[in-house]
Amino acid sequence: MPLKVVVAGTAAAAVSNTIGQLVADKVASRIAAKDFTLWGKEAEAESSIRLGWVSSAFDSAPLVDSILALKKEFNDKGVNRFVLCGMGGSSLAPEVITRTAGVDLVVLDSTDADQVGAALAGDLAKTAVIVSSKSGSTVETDSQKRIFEKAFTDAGIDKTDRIVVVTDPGSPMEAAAKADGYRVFNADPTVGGRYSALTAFGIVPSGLAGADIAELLKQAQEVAEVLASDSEENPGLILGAALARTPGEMGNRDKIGIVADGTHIVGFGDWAEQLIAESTGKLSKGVLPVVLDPSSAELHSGLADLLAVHVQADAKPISGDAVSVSGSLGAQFMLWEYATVVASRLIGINPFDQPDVESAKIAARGMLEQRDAVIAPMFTDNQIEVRATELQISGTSVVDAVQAFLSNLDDDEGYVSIHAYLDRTSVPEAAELRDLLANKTRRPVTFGWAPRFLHSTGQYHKGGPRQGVYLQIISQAKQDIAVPGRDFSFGELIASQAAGDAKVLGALGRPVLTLTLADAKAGIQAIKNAI
Ligand SMILES: O=P(O)(O)OC[C@H]1O[C@H](O)[C@H](O)[C@@H](O)[C@@H]1O
Repeated sequence: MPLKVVVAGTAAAAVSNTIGQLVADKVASRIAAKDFTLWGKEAEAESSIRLGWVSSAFDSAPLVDSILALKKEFNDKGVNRFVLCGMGGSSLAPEVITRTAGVDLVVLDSTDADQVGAALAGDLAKTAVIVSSKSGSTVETDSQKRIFEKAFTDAGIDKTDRIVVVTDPGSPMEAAAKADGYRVFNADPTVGGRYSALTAFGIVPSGLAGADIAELLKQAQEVAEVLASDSEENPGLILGAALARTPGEMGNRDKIGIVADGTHIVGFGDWAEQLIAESTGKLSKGVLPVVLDPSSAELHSGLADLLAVHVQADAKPISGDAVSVSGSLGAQFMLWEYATVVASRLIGINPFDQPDVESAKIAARGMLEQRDAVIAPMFTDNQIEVRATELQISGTSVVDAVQAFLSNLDDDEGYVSIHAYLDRTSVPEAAELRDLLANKTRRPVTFGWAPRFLHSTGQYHKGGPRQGVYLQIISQAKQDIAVPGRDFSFGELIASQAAGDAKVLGALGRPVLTLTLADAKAGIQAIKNAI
């Protein structure tokens, strides 16, 4: 399956205006040679230790045999259910790889107590857990690890036999895992989380679950040469130029619709949105990724600030100002990583840091420490508690709250972002709010399960241009679960994460409407009715 990028309309014009300079500057071959000077002096401290992904497809090849040997060892013992605990870059790629391959992997990237409970409820006798964290200090992943350690021990199963740790050498998790006797796969420390699809973070869980990881690496190896070429035909340069420079009516189009349009890849947009949002969304600049399908309202609303990129089976020209892309999954991981760092150079951004993610983590820790000081709701309607940050609401109904919220949305540049602090396995219908709001507002709408999005698009929402309005939806878990060895529960942790993020967004002058549901299903229906 050849790697193709086809550009049309103003996207094509933008590429032809930009690509000559990219070729003259030898940007592609310099990326391939890990030249860390491409993003300016200030980025160098980070870029000099973050370009390992360029050769991951080759560097990871020696890991394949040991992953497959471990898979066989598990399967021979009757262990064939795999759970991945990890956030952001440590879980988004394995989710796409395994869903595309059609193999089962339970991805636990949440602190929602119901979702944690659902992952624990599987047959533990047949379960192995992969705990993945690059830094080894992510609170969600540590909490998930603790609960599975307890569950295995309570079930009389040797936890060291069933838990596999993927982390960077020297991380706190590595030291603890080695002391505890766990199997550890070390990842390449010169690759940042969102670029780590083809490192141990992508291939250990995917390979254990049964995806063909040798083939995945081969697909990526096959495009290394074309992506490294200083040529106007280089698909990485073409896509990067289109992402950064396609003009709209008010400057360049700064929102990218990633449209699943007949591709064999399942859920690609969820992986790509972390890459694009966390890499470009900072210093009030950036490109907002919006995950769409061909029927999404955004593609039929004549939006002057959105560029549609269709991911297809075989890229064909699309009428209007659009881009179409096709290729194998391994090839597209590499393509979008190249394109993102090329776009970042054009935008003038360091693509390897995420300065605003930390602020939400600090605020969440602060909230956890003062968890008794719960802020009272402005009012309660229909068993939904309503709180507002940087937002005036007149009236006392959910309808009034939604109206006030949407009145803050700018018609030309604004976007709506839904943050669902819910169990995505039991209330999947919450995601339908996205289409509903897109139809109503005729503006781009992003949807993120939380806290997962905090490690993905969360960077953009706080660090990117001040254009968004943010709808937080929270629900009380049916049964809260204590985090073993900690003085907080999963329910308290997720509530603190939501409150912390609202506080940080509010401090940046970004409006937040928080709806806390007594019952998730009834509450979602009530919000739909209000919209
Ligand atoms: O793999 P970890 O160190 O646990 O990090 C998981 C995620 O955490 C942070 O929020 C970063 O912003 C993400 O880029 C990263 O993927």
